[in-house]
Amino acid sequence: VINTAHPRSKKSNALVKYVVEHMQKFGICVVDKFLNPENGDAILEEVKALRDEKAFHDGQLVSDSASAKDIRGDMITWTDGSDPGTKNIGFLISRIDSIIHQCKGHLEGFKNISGRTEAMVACYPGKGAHYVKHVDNPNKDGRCVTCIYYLNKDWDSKTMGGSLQLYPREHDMMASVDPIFNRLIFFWSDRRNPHEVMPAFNTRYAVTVWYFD
Ligand SMILES: O=C(O)CNC(=O)c1n[nH]c2ccccc2c1=O
Ligand SMILES: [Fe+2]
Repeated sequence: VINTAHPRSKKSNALVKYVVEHMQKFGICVVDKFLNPENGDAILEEVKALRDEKAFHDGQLVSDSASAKDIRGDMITWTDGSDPGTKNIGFLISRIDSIIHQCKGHLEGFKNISGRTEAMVACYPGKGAHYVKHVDNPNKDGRCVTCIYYLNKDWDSKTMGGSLQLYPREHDMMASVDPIFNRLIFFWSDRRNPHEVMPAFNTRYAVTVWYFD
């Protein structure tokens, strides 16, 4: 994980404390207004441009048992944020790296973090696109933390669906997280956190990074 040089602001120390506490208590942590809105806007523009450039692979085919038609699920593309058209995504990655790096000293689950994937940019194209209940890392593939940054302005899950439903194994609760603009969520990637993406009826963008331990 790259150490950033930017000064440790008071705000960022409070944020690190918040993340550590929530990950310790719930294994899930939601951070709102993660970046300045302008940064979020710039990232959203880059993601839309990637879609226009047809950088996304066709979503996985999810046959809908109820009807004959198949539903295309998530469409994805990967980036390390270094290409010219993805530098704001690169900025997002560096800011998440910085939080993870600062958490390393404080959190059992984070202390062995040794690296991460590139960023996976996902688009659920609406029309009921969803992701069935799953565990990101069921068989110890090295991924320990899932970080998802959402880009969806004015998202209303009552009419658009698309919420992330988490079913934490060790807590008797279900968390329903709306994929709203500038929201970041962390959760342990292993069997502690089965989760699903409910059918989305509007275009739904997210950027995910997984950290390895
Ligand atoms: O977008 C969300 O709120 C949650 N999203 C997920 O859990 C999720 N999990 N694993 C994947 C693997 C490949 C492609 C997309 C995904 C994916 O959206
Ligand atoms: Fe997942």
